[in-house]
Amino acid sequence: MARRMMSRLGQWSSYVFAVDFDTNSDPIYFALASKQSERPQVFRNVLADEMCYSLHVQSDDKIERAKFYGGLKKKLSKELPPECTILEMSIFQPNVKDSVIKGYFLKDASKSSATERVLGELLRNDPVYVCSYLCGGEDRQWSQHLWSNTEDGWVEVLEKYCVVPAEKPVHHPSTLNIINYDVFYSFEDAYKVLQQCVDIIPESKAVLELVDQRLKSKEKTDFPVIVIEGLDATGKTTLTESLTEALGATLLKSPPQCLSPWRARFDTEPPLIRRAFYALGNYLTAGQIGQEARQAPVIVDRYWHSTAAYAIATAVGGKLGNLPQAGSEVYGWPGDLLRPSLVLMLSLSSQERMRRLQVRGQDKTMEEEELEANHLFRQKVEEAYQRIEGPACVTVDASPSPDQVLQQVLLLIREKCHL
Ligand SMILES: Nc1ncnc2c1ncn2[C@@H]1O[C@H](COP(=O)(O)OP(=O)(O)OP(=O)(O)O)[C@@H](O)[C@H]1O
Ligand SMILES: Nc1ccn([C@@H]2O[C@H](COP(=O)(O)O)[C@@H](O)[C@H]2O)c(=O)n1
Repeated sequence: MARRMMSRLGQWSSYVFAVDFDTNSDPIYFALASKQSERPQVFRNVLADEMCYSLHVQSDDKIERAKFYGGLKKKLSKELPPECTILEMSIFQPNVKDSVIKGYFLKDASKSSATERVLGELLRNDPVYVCSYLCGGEDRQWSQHLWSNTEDGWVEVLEKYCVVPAEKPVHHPSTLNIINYDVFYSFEDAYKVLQQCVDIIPESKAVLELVDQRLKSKEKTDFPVIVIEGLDATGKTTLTESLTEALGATLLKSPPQCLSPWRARFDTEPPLIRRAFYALGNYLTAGQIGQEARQAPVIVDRYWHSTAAYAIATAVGGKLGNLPQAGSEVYGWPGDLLRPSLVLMLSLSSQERMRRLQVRGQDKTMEEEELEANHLFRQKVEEAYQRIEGPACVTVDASPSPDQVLQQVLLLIREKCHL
């Protein structure tokens, strides 16, 4: 019954479907209608003679949805014929926060019955909606067919709708669910996620126990707190170590050392859970900062900027222009997290960063395509870093020699923190 209620066109009339056919272009947006539109252009240029399907998760539980969505991609990649392309799809209410339901769109060039068999199995056993798409008639119009399970094990078409073009929304759909899915703006919101994971991820209990014992930090510290941020291999470790020595400071990191035993475990989890883990890491580090900054200046290797910038850049699909505008609330600082005195972001050209990575023995075997996708991702991380406020970061040119970078940073610290 619930499925029937959800599937009615009335329920979906305010929703738009977005399919990412190509990360360098806008998604294709379409909606459902009872009658065809006069502009039935949807899919015409991107689909040849292929069968198409879509799947999306049906569950009211955020954790279950996140876990299932992550696992679904792996399952589909393993079980579907290799000629089947799996694309990301979102169903959302244009410009309405927290309205996104994630799914996948399949382009199947296999011409075999294997895909329908796999999807039928999924429909029977998992919390998913499955639809197929057909193009027919003289004017080659697309229609969507919602599948349903019958008692004797067959799949039937429950409802059929016309696929009509939809306007490009002001906000890219991937920006609508950032708050409390990818970025957490209070201790409580991040804590709640791990609390809800205790039964499915037993390690959450140990993390929560550590977090429960965290030191509480005051809003103001006696000595300055300087955070060093930047992409990997921009020189954070090199600089934080020399800076600590030069200033007689204490060096801290986020996530803190005490979370190391669980970091790799949470890195395998979907963004909702992984990001909640890193968010809690910042609160643990904040407790240590509060303690240490009573006696000496504190240098911190990565903190909130890293947590938010990486999360936003990963969540936002496609082009740099899809990032939320500067000034958006997603770039705000959590009200209950200790604010540092100064945040410096080390910036490097991608060529020099790649050179340093290669000297360190990484990224040698990356394919061109992967490098390109990485380039776009890193551009988004740097842009997000620069848009985060409260405090905003100051960009430092990290290309000179280690000693020149240190001298440049010492000058900045003296100027901004009067050290
Ligand atoms: N100013 C510099 N000029 C040239 N090489 C540098 C400079 N700073 C650091 N390096 C070298 O670049 C590599 C990366 O530096 P480092 O490990 O300090 O970066 P990182 O930002 O801490 O990296 P990650 O985040 O991946 O741990 C190292 O091999 C280091 O010796
Ligand atoms: N405060 C932090 C620190 C790190 N992260 C996440 O970890 C990754 C980078 O860490 P490295 O140790 O490899 O430099 C990156 O994916 C960040 O998402 C974080 O979220 N918050």
